[in-house]
Amino acid sequence: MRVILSGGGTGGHIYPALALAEVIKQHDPEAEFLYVGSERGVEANIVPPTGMAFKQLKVQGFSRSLSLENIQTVRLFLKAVKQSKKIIKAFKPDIVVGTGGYVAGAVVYAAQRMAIPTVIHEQNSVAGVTNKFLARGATKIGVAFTVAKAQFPAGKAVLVGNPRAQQVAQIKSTFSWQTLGLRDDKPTLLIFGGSQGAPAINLAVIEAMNAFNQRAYQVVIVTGPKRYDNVRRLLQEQGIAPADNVRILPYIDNMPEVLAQTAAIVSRAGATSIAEITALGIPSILIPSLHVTGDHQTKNAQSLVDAGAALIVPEPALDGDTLVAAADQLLLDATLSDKMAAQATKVGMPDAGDRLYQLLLSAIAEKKD
Ligand SMILES: CC(=O)N[C@H]1[C@@H](OP(=O)(O)OP(=O)(O)OC[C@H]2O[C@@H](n3ccc(=O)[nH]c3=O)[C@H](O)[C@@H]2O)O[C@H](CO)[C@@H](O)[C@@H]1O
Repeated sequence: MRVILSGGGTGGHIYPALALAEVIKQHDPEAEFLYVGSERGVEANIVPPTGMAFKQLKVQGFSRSLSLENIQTVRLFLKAVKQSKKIIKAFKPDIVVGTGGYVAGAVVYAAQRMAIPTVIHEQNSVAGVTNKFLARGATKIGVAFTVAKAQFPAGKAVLVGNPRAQQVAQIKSTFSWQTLGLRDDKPTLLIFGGSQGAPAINLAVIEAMNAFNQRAYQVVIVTGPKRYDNVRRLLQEQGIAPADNVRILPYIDNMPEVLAQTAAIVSRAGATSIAEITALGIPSILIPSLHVTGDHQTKNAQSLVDAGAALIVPEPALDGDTLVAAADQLLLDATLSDKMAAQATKVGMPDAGDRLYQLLLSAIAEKKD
């Protein structure tokens, strides 16, 4: 199978595409891949280290206020579609898969114009702009939340979950916290704000640092690559240093390995993070971002809360005290965390990659008919 994958901008769109590639390779070791990403997105850091062929297009999102910028956006989009057509012609894919982000808009649209089968994957409970635009021309649509189905043309959307869930569930982790100078015999709380980090979570972490320093459990805080220096500086200004049980990192490259050894999570409610949390049955406290389309993070998180699999702390209620209280609940109340873990496992879809792969096969077969 020859597959073009496209998804960009943030980790939540990119990791599912890479996880799908892994599953395809398990079924079809001869499969060949080309990843088409944007110039600006973090895919430029994430995809090349995997060894997958990678091409970049220049695209940008629509701005709500500056109309001149939007003319440029359309110009770039049309140019990216033209470039995509050339890329598709040269690579001759059996299928083109879009996992969200502006770049996927151009690549998948080009494939649709060329009558190549296309599958789009919607990670969130509220469909993103790009996927809504591509839905009419898509051969099949894979969704990770049942509620998303109704937002797409009737009969096209299938519940498959998020392929990243299968990747994290399958991994045989050999990760040791000792690589970070921590211990493996203590439970570890992982705090991160999605793939980019979240200023609100980072500020609460700084307020909570003195309390975390005194806890019997370990705390690993991921600030986001662009926010690390600022967190370090603010801590230094306040004369607070992390104790032996606390580590602060800009980013974790090997998240599937690390998650397998994580006792509890505090994070944003990005869809891919949620898929990982539920695939592994990790108790979590979710702090949905208020700055996303259709408030989709709150909706993503709500499905877990409804199942008793996670708790929400709304961002306006987040500070050092509420963060420590939440962390203590997860790490010190074994009855609660065991129940959350069990419920999270029930919601998880660790076969999501296989399901999406089957959807690809049916899209290819449908186009041949
Ligand atoms: C602000 C914003 O627009 N966020 C969106 C974005 O989030 P974002 O890109 O943050 O995506 P998610 O939270 O869904 O996923 C983050 C991914 O990055 C990985 N990770 C994170 C930190 C780290 O140090 N290392 C690492 O590898 C996680 O394991 C996970 O695989 O895409 C998601 C999926 O469409 C959406 O649900 C989010 O609303």
